[in-house]
Amino acid sequence: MSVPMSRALYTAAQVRAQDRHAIEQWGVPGFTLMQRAAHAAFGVLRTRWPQARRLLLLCGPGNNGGDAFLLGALALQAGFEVRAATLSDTAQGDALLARRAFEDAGGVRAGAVEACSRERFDVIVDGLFGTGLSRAPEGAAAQWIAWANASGRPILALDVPSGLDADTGVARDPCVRAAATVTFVAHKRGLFTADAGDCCGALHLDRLELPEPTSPPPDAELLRAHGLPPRRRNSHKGSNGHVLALGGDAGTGGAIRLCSEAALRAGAGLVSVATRAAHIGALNAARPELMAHAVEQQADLAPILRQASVLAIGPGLGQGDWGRALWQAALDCDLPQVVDADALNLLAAHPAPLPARCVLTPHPGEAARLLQTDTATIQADRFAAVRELAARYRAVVALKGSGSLIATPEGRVAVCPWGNPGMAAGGMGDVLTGIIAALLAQGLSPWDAACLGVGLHARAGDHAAAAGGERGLLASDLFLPLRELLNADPN
Ligand SMILES: NC(=O)C1=CN([C@@H]2O[C@H](COP(=O)(O)OP(=O)(O)OC[C@H]3O[C@@H](n4cnc5c(N)ncnc54)[C@H](O)[C@@H]3O)[C@@H](O)[C@H]2O)[C@@H](O)CC1
Ligand SMILES: [K+]
Repeated sequence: MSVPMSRALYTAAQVRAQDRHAIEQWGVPGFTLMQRAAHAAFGVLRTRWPQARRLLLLCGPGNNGGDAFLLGALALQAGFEVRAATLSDTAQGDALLARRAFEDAGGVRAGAVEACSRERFDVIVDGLFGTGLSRAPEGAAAQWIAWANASGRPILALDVPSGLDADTGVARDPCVRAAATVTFVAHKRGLFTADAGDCCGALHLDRLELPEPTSPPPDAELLRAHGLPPRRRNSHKGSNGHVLALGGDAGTGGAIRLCSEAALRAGAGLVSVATRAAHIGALNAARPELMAHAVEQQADLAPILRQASVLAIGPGLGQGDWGRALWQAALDCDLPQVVDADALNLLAAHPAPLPARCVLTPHPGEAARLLQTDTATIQADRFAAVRELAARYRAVVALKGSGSLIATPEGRVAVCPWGNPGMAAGGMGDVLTGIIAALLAQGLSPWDAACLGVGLHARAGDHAAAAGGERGLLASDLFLPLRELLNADPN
């Protein structure tokens, strides 16, 4: 896998290995790296808060605290007022040198934030814990984090917001909620999924002048923002695939409508819908470009299946006899398909080999059912969960949620850095299913269709939210920005 550095994501252990490599193989002293980290972070602080003059440093016992002390020394030299709250006096090695550099620059240490809190600070610098976090912050560290979060002052986190697990993106309780995070050497994968979006604020990467590592390969990669290249002028509707969307049991006709309309908006040449007879009139009236077929029994489906090149199955499918019959027909045919919602629940209840070229799109609850576990276990390590799903079901899997992840059975993982909480609303998943199906129908591989589809869906959600806010965002609001993003310059 060749991934440009800024998109490469690493585990904390991999980043530590890069630090060690720089120190041992390239002879860059650890203290020099710490100085570079402090310079980078101070630069971000000055750019973001040009009026700031008074800083409070929260300094932990390790090198993350060392970064904060050196930032404090730089700030003192630049005429700032700086106080440092230190968690313990047990600093060693580079962290101890950093603390001495801070004191030599005239820095004042304060024992407790309570003492400091009577003063006004412009920015709080979080140097409590970085990649060395080993458990939930407790005692004084926990109190300081809670105090800093409630202080109303902006927090600049060094490397990782203290309390956030750099591997999983899970926030321990408590966890710093930063306005900005400057991360060093390489992106840690946990800065992009699960709770990270609530804790990191604006994310900056500084490589500390280290060259791009050539090995080991990154653990995961960030999605790229792109659309599809222009179509050949000499195209016709048959060149762009035929999606068949299956679902919409009694009472859930809206789900299959959203899915099938999304497939049209994502460029499928033709889109058919196989649904309950009761929904046909409404579908035809609302979106005449769809070819809506009433399917009440499995025999109705065979001629429609023969026309399709890709299936989108699950939205509103239900798990009754009707839904089960459609799901069985989908399993029996050899078409590429996007499997979502109740089709995933049926798969979880009755595991079966999937046709080749499938994409599964579970949310954490569906993922838990597919892996016979609970949602908390999925969310505790989303990277492990998506890899396990893809390996077990031999399919590309998109695990939805804040920081959606896409995995292949071989363990390749991509992370979506876009999306917003306005998208935590009914119908959004149905739209994603339709988009990915349309991309499969236009000839993309399951991996490419899932990556592009998840990225387009999240970016369309961000565009729609930027236009009118997150609350009240509708799944159908994504259609217009989706179309623009899909047709934007692919580079
Ligand atoms: N040479 C290097 O390795 C570099 C490291 N850098 C910084 O160093 C950090 C990693 O430093 P360390 O490995 O020293 O680790 P940290 O500074 O992240 O923290 C480790 C220390 O915190 C303690 N600790 C962990 N969790 C705790 C908890 N919940 N409550 C109380 N104590 C806890 C550990 O026992 C250990 O003493 C990076 O995140 C980065 O900020 C940067 O200076 C760049 C260069
Ligand atoms: K930190």
